[in-house]
Amino acid sequence: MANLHSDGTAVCLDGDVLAATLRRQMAARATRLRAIGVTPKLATVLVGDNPASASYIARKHADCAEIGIKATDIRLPAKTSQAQLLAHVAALNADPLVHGLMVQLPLPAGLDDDAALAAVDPAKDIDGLHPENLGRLLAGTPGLLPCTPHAIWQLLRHHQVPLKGAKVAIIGRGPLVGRPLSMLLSMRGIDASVTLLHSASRDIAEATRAADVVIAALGRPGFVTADMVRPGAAVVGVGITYGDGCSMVSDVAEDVASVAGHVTPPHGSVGPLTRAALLQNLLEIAERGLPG
Ligand SMILES: Nc1nc2c(c(=O)[nH]1)N[C@@H](CN(C=O)c1ccc(C(=O)N[C@@H](CCC(=O)O)C(=O)O)cc1)CN2
Repeated sequence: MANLHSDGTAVCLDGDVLAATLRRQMAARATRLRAIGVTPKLATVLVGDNPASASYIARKHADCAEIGIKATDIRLPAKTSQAQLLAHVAALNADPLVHGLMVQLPLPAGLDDDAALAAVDPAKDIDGLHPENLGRLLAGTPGLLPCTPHAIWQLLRHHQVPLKGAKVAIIGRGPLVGRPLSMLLSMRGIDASVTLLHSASRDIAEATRAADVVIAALGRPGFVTADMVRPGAAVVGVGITYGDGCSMVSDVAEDVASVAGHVTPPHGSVGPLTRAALLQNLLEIAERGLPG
């Protein structure tokens, strides 16, 4: 998969530009919906004051404003009980004007992430993380796709990184990214051959060196280094960690760009596309039942 620039540096897997294109496409879909009297509406629930979560929520609402999606931003104090949180989710499930909702993770200590995901009506589950939607992914039947895995697939497809029969090494088996991504990329039609690596895997570097595509979703700054990458491979950094000041550090070290064929920048890649995938799910729900 040699796809280097002529100067030997990797092609940038820029998600910012693709996300802007997807937002323009979604704005056209939202306009069509409003023209027939359907105002697409998102609801987000944020518990506590985690600054990174607050920043992601703010970005999701800014995307909605740009696209023409109505949005309601529910903020609950960190001391909210599980029962109170589930009552808010139940009210949004029952609200006929809300097409899709999501509870921002991680929840503060004492609240159960899995219970919150399972409380969302699967038909309004824009995160694609309800057990019913994850089960559909496992079964290979159509459903709402989890956002970060969908984002990574769209990023690779847009940059024409071949996946059919390709060896893909995913590092990290978390429920938001690694595990569902392994299911998605190995699905019939995408047909990648996936190795899922995690903290108990014996020789991670050996597996990544054998891979055509390496996806790092573990949240360890600079974990994937140049010596772990086959020349010409595509490398996607999902995890970002906040370093000194406001800097963001990717799971992929800078020296990887000198070896890889394609590589993501430290930010402006999977994150913006994750937000786009969330709103793609929302519009899909709002369009359900419409003719053609
Ligand atoms: N309910 C969910 N919670 C969380 C999810 C999720 O998919 N559903 N994923 C992550 C956070 N996340 C989405 O919610 C998310 C992370 C990052 C970004 C993003 O835009 N990142 C930007 C940088 C943003 C910054 O400056 O801080 C980038 O990568 O360039 C969007 C969404 C955990 N929780």
